[in-house]
Amino acid sequence: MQESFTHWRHIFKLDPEKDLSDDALDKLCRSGTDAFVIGGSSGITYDNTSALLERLRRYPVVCALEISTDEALVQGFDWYLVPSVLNTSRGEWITGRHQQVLRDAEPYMDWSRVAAEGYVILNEQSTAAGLTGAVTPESLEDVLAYAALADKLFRVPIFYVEYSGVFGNMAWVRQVKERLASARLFYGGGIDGPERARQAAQAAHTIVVGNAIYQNLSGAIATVEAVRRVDGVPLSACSGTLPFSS
Ligand SMILES: CC(C)=CCC/C(C)=C/CC/C(C)=C/CC/C(C)=C/CC/C(C)=C/CC/C(C)=C/CC/C(C)=C/COP(=O)(O)OP(=O)(O)O
Ligand SMILES: O=P(O)(O)OC[C@@H](O)CO
Ligand SMILES: [Mg+2]
Repeated sequence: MQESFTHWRHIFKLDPEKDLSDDALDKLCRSGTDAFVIGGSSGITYDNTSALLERLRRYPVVCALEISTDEALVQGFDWYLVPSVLNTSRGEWITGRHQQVLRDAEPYMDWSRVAAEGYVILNEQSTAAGLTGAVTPESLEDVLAYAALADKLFRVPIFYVEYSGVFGNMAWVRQVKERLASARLFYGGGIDGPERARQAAQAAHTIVVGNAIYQNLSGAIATVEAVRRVDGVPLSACSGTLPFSS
């Protein structure tokens, strides 16, 4: 288990709107992943978010909230990840909603547990693209320019290449990583088993597995070991979420 997002290699992203049995959650929490992120682009409420956090808190796992709505600002997470969509012209998704939340919340916040994510959404069919009006870049050069904007100009700690729902172009992802100076590259989209996890883990700093949890649980769980193999670290040697008794 890696406490800080600067060391996460593998993340499970849980959607609080979707059903997840206790048995499935138990397997995920014992998988050895580095962290759980609760998030989604629709159907996120205070109640479903806090209920899922409560279930996760039965395990010694790192939990982050990826904020997508001001209605679900639940306290008690280890980390708060704040997305800002770079490839939209709709200001509300870049800084607008954020500024509105900060008008009330800022005096009470612990900024040491908050990290900004510069998002580039590359699947134009995704709910997130539709919601935010993201315009999908057509060339690698366009994506690299967004990466430079996030990393070198705004100096956000996380640059997120988001293909939510489809497996992306790993050659692009690899080249983005090579150009980043200090931001950590999160990649998410279409990782449904060990082979894609291996490819994505070679290309990005951190890989995010979402939909596979609900569509192919055993494939999703196998992505953790695939990442450890890329790193040459056997799962049994990880200080992950494994070493606790049932
Ligand atoms: C009380 C308390 C706990 C206070 C601290 C909270 C805190 C740290 C506040 C910080 C203030 C702040 C700046 C808040 C942000 C406010 C906000 C609502 C911002 C908007 C964020 C945003 C751009 C949302 C758009 C949707 C989006 C990009 C979500 C990211 C996650 C994502 C893309 C998930 C994928 O969704 P999914 O449904 O799985 O996939 P599909 O699209 O394929 O369906
Ligand atoms: O759901 P998938 O396609 O795995 O994508 C993961 C994550 O990047 C979604 O925000
Ligand atoms: Mg999802």
